[in-house]
Amino acid sequence: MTEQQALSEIKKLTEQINYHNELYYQKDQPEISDFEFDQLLEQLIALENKFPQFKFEDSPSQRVGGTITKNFETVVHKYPMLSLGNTYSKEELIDWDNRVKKGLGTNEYAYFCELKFDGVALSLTYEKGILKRAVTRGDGTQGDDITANAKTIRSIPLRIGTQTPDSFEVRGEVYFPKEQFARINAERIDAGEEPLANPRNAASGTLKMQDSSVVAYRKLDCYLYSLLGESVEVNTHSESIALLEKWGFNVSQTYKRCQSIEEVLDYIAYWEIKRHELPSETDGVVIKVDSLHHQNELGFTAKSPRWAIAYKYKAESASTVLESISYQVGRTGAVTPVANLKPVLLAGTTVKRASLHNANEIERLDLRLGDTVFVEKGGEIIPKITGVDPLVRPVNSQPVSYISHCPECQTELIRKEGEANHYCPNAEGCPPQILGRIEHFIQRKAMDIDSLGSETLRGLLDKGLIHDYAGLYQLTFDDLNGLEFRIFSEKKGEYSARSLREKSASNIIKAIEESKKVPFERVLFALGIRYVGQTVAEKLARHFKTIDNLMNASLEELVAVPEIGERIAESVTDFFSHEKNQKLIADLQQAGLHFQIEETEEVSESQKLTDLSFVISGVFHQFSRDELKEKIKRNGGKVVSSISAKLDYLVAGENMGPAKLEKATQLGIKIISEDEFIQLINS
Ligand SMILES: NC(=O)c1ccc[n+]([C@@H]2O[C@H](COP(=O)([O-])OP(=O)(O)OC[C@H]3O[C@@H](n4cnc5c(N)ncnc54)[C@H](O)[C@@H]3O)[C@@H](O)[C@H]2O)c1
Ligand SMILES: [Zn+2]
Repeated sequence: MTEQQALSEIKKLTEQINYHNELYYQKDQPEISDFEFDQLLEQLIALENKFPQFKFEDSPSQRVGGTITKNFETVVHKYPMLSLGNTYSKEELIDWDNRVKKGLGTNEYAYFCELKFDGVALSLTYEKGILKRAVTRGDGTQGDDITANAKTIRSIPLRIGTQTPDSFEVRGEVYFPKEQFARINAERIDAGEEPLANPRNAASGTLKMQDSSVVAYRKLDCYLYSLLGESVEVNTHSESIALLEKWGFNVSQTYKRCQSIEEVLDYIAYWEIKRHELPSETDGVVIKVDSLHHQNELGFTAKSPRWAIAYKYKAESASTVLESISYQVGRTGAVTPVANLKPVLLAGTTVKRASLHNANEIERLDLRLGDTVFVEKGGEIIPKITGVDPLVRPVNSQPVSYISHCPECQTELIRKEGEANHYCPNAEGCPPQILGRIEHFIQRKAMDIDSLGSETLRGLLDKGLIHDYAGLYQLTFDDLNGLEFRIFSEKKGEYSARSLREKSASNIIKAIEESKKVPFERVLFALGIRYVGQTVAEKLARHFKTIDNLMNASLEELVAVPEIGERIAESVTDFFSHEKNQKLIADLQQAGLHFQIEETEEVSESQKLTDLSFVISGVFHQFSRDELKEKIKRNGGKVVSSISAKLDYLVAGENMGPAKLEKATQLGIKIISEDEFIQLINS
C-alpha cells in the first residue's frame, strides 16, 4: 500500500466510524452490528500503526465515541470515563495476558472477571452518604447531569445507611431489564407505535429523556462495578466490590476472582450460555487486573485502561432458508410482514419465524423466496434477518413484491407519506381490526374483562351478537349461555367446537358489570386511539379531566400538554372527529362507564398497617408490585424505597437482589413473604 492509498483509506474509515458513532451515541439508532463496527475500528488502528504519520490527534481510535447533549447541564468528570479495549478472540486475550505479565514483570497477579452488561455507563457521586449527582459518560471528559432520571432507578440508593467516606464515586451500567423491555414493546405495539430497537440503545435514549415520570415508568435498573475516591481505602478491585455490596449497591452476583488466564477462559465459556438466563443483556466479559497497585503500574492509553479488556461474544447467528412471507394485520390496520423460515436452532431455541418490520426492510435486504438468510437473536424476542447469502441464491429468483391488498379483507392498502408501514384503511369491516380493537379494550390493563377469551369473542362476532366494544354492555346471560365457538389446537393443527357453560357465562357478565368501575384514564386507554398507550392516556385524562374537554380540545391545546407531540395530538383529534367513534363513546357513557377523573378520596380498607413502613422487592405472584403498594397504602401503611434501620418490614418476592437481603438481615429488619403479608392484613 502506498502512502497515498493509506491516507485515503484512513480518511475513509475515519468518516465511516464517525458516522456510525453519531448514529449509535447521539441518535441511539445504529445501522450496523457492534461486530461490524469493531472491525472498522480495528482496520483503522492497524493502518494507523503501520502509518503513524497519518494518525490524527482526534482520530476515533484516540477518544471515547460519545458526546454531551444540549438538554442537560454539563459536568466535568473528576476521573475520566474511558472506553475498554476489546477483542473477539481467545488468542488475542492470551496475548493481552502476556502483555500484562511483561508490564508487571511478575507472574504474581490475579484477575477479576465480570460480565459486560450491555447498557450505558453512569457515574454516581455521593457526599456524606447522600447521592448528589448522576452523570453520563458523555465524551469521556464531561457528561450530562441526569440526576433526576437516575433517581427513578429504584436500586440506586439515595442515601447510604452505614458509615462511608465523605465523598466517593460509584460507576455502573444502567440497563433495560429484558422483562421490562418486552413489556414496554408490547405496549408500544398495542398502541400502534414502532417498538424500541434494542435494550441498550433504548436504555441510553431513556436516560436522556426530559420527563422523569416516563423514565420511571420504564423501570430501568443498574449494576454497579466500580468505586473511586481519595479516601476510599482499598487495595484491590475485589475489596471495592465488597464495599459496594456492604453499602447496599446492586452488584451483579456473577463476578469471579481468577488466579490465571485459564480460569478466565473457563469463566468466559461458562457464561457464554448461562448469560441468557440473566435479567439483563450482556455482550461479553470484562477482565480486570485485581490489584490497584498493579493497575497503576500498567496505566492507560488515550482511550482505555491497559489493565482491563473486554472479551466480546459474537452475536449468535444461524443460516436457514426463507420459505415464505406472511402478512399480519393489527388492530390499527398496520400490516407487518413476517418471514417463515425453515426451522433452525439458535441460542438454544428453534426459530421458525423472523420479524421483517416493513416493506423498506425487505427491500433493504433484497429478499427473495428460497434465499438462504442469516438470522440473529438480539435484544428482541423474535429474531431478525441480518443478511442474505448471495452465493447460494436460487437462479431466476425475483425480489419479493409487497402485497397491494389486505390479506384479510382484500381492501387496497395505503401507505402514508413518511410512514414505514402499509395500512388497511377498512377499519369498520376488516375482521382482525374489529377483533383486535375489542381484545385491546378487554385486556387486563384496560377494562379487565379478560375472562372473555379470544375464541368466545370470535364466536360473539360470528353470530352477530356484537359489532364493537360498546356492544359488550348490551350482552345478556342468555346471549352467552351455550354460545358456540371454535377452539384451535396448536398440537393437532385443527379447530374443534365448544360451547360456553353457565358458570363461564355468568363470570363474563360479572366482569363486564365490574368493568364499569374502571377509572377514566383506563377507559381512555381502552378506546384504542392510535399512539395513546397507558402513559399517554393517564396524562391526557389528568390534564383534561373529562371526555368532553378532551373531545373539544384543539390541536394546539393538545400539543401544549407536556410530552404530547403532534403525532399523538393529530391521532386524538382524528379519532374524535369520526361520527362512528362519537357514537361509540355515547353508547359507553349510556352504559355507565367513567368518562371523567374521580376526585380521589383514597380508598381505605383498614388501619392495620398504620405507622408501619415497607420496602418491597422482587417478583410477586398474587399482586403486581403496584397492587402491593396500593394494598399497603389502603391499609394505612407507608411504602419507602430504601432499607434503613427505621424500616419495619421488607416484603420479599422472588429474585430479589442479594444485596438488599443482606442489608436487611444486617439491620435486623423483619423479612416477610407475600403470603405472610396477606396474613398481616387479614389477621
Ligand atoms: N453498531 C455501531 O454502529 C456502533 C457504533 C459505535 C460503537 N459501537 C459499540 O459500542 C462499543 C464501544 O463503546 P465503548 O467505547 O463504550 O466501549 P465498550 O462499551 O465496549 O466498553 C466500555 C463500557 O463497558 C461498560 N461496562 C459494562 N460492564 C462493565 C463492567 N463490568 N466493568 C466495566 N465496564 C463495563 C461500561 O459502560 C463502559 O463504559 C463497542 O462495543 C462498539 O461495537 C457500535
Ligand atoms: Zn383489511
